[in-house]
Amino acid sequence: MIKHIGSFVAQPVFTVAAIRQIEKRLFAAERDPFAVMQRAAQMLFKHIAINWPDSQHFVIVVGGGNNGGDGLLLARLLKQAELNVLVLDCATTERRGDALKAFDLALADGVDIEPFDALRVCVGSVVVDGVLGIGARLPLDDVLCSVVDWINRAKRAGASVMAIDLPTGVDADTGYAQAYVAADITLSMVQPKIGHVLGVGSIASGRLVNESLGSNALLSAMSEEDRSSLAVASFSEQIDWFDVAQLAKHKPCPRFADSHKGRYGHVAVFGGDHGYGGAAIMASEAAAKSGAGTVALMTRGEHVAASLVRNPNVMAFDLAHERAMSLGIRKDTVVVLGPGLGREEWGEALFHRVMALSLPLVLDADGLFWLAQLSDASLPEGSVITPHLGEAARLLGWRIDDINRSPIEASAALAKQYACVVVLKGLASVIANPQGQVYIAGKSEPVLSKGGSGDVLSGMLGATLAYYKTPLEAALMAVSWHNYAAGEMAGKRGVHRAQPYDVLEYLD
Ligand SMILES: NC(=O)C1=CN([C@@H]2O[C@H](COP(=O)(O)OP(=O)(O)OC[C@H]3O[C@@H](n4cnc5c(N)ncnc54)[C@H](OP(=O)(O)O)[C@@H]3O)[C@@H](O)[C@H]2O)[C@@H](O)CC1
Ligand SMILES: Nc1ncnc2c1ncn2[C@@H]1O[C@H](COP(=O)(O)OP(=O)(O)O)[C@@H](O)[C@H]1O
Ligand SMILES: [K+]
Repeated sequence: MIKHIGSFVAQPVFTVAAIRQIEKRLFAAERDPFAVMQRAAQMLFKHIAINWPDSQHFVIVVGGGNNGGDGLLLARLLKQAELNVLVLDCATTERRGDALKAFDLALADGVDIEPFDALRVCVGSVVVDGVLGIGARLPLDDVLCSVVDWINRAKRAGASVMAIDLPTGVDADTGYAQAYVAADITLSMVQPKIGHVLGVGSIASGRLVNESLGSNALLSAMSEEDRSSLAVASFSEQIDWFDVAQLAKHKPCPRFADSHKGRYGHVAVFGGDHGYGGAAIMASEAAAKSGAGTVALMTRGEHVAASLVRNPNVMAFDLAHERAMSLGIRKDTVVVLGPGLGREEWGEALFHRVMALSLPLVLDADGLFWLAQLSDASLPEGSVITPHLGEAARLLGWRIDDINRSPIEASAALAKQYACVVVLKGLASVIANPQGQVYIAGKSEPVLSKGGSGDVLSGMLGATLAYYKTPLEAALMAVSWHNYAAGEMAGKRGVHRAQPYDVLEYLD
């Protein structure tokens, strides 16, 4: 499916259910399953030595499960290296199995283990979160909330925080979190989880490092059929994370030396009711600067001059003009419908008029408002919709919080409902198609939290859709480039001064 851009920038992320299955196989392959936890501790020790070679004082906060077990074995290694280590124990249930074995070993080695006390002053320059990993039941109760708060306070007071496997409080399957540890580094065990790269989890994890503990070899030795039996999710065989940092090597719409403008397609942006001309102008500018061959802005007459002054390369048509449609539309047109469309009669009429053209659509903003009013809508083949959480909630009839808690299910449901590719926008965005393929792309870029960022994305997506023709690929490219360019822009111009359309200066 990913034909043009190569799949090497995508890597699978897993659900807890899938990790548990890998775990079983990993244990079966070992003579002593406890060796896996010991390896985990060695990896933690290694990454501590790499990141904090001069630190002498460590506090390891542990829970009663295997996440705490990893922490206790790490404490033992730190003690053996003659470093100062204190374990704060917040387990509320009796330890069993490997976690108990780890506790006994740490105790036998003279590791200082004391009950967690929220009033205690942190004595470590590095705090390790070994409270909960993939076995967490959420939401956290008050006691665990105070543990999380204690770790975050230690960080604010200057300590560095390393999370074992997953920051405590983050839902491993969705990245959803209420109270959570904000880690500087997370050392993921076995394979990366969805919660590391999606939602609040993508921020809470800090810098993500994975240690496979032998599972890479195990996964690559598995047959295709066997791998798909891992049941990553009921609706999808594999969920991939798209590393936008790799994208610098791939332009959004690469150009060929022997090409002409017709190769890169035509984008027509419809929108810009009274007061909202900027949204449509930004979208058309974004389509042009992302590499579309030709771009037409189809809008109210009052916005035409503004667009021509700003972007003379974009044709601008007054929709009140009777020949506007025939002049602005070609047979290979990709339509961007929604930026500044408005919720008045003008927008409604335009929505229906454009839908009737049956051209591949990028449907965004108020285009999605009008779509939600239809009881039975089918979109032209090759279309993409780009809802944010609120728009997705309206389209599905879910609450916003439900979308937030289940972003992958929500995007998959929308992809089925409208038989199109969906971009559920967020800190990281979820891209899904009706065949059950799911990608996560992007990372937190607060510079994008400004009105107009979505309009720019929809224009970029118009250009990539005209170029690639395959909507999934087009969506991946546009979302990733939007996010990547935002990172570059924030670094060079600062998060306050930079405006949504400035992103377009960082596409090359
Ligand atoms: N996968 C692998 O191959 C490898 C995994 N490894 C490591 O194991 C970790 C998974 O370990 P895990 O399964 O023991 O789960 P974990 O996250 O420690 O939590 C379970 C414990 O916490 C408790 N508990 C849960 N929620 C709670 C709450 N809200 N409030 C209070 N208590 C709560 C729960 O209590 P219970 O349910 O028994 O009442 C139980 O005691 C994984 O993240 C990684 O670090 C590595 O060793 C290497 C190989
Ligand atoms: N903090 C953030 N981190 C990463 N991306 C963000 C952030 N805030 C917003 N975005 C992105 O910016 C865009 C905002 O879209 P939208 O909410 O439709 O904005 P608007 O309607 O104002 O144009 C989306 O692509 C979203 O993923
Ligand atoms: K943890």
